[in-house]
Amino acid sequence: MNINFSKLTAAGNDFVLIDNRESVIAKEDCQSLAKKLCDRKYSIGADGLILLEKSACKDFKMKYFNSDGSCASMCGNGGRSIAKFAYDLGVANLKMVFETDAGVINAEILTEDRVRLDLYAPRDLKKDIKVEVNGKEFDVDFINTGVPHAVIFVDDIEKIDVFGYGRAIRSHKTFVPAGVNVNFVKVIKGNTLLVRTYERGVEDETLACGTGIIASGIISVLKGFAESPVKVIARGGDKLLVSLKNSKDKISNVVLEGPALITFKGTVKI
Ligand SMILES: N[C@@H](CCC[C@H](N)C(=O)O)C(=O)O
Repeated sequence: MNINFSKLTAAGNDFVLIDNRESVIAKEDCQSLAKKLCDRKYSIGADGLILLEKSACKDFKMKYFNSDGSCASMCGNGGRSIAKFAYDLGVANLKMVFETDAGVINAEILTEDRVRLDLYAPRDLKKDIKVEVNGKEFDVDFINTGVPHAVIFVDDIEKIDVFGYGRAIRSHKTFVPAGVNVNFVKVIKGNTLLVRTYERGVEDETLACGTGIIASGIISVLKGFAESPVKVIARGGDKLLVSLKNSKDKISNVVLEGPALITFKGTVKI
């Protein structure tokens, strides 16, 4: 069967998007299809597969699969991408509301290449967890911004071994069985963060991770390292904005703003 897809990039985190409102892709085939289509050597290539599905009460529902086939409840860069994809398809207006497995999101297409997401509240905040990997102790903060994230502040963001330490922390006994995405953060002048993320499910550093950037923004505000709105520069150089309200570690009104672009469209045999 031939199926239409769009390829999108959101700050260098890239995705294959498919309109699955008619359930052309069966539930049981999604994980193997994600693995197949995300392969950069034998297929389209991407960090994840995103399906736009019917919703009973909102404009649509987003289903997310990592490039290794694992399912995730949410993706921040994917959320901006599906908003752009839905608008391009004519499924939604400039302002829209959609479901994810993590919660309901309000989205707005701000310009040709910029999208804003208004998110649900994060959960499971745990500060200052000591984690030892490869003979080095890290001070880790944990928060679930739709998916689980570890946030670690570092001095030398260029030198840190994101792959080595990220991979070890991702599967550390503290975070079993689900694992975590691991964000290394450097606070620089101008209320700005540099963030590098080891992504669970891609099992490598990606050029940006939206939910990781939100987690890094929230923890930076909670620790007094930055003020909302926080500017973030992703690994690929793209600029994002995270804003939130904080009252005694109770976080609300979380917003992520950043780029999302359709890079090409095509047809693939599945
Ligand atoms: N790239 C995403 C996060 C996707 C899910 C993540 N890899 C997980 O399995 O938790 C983002 O932009 O948020």
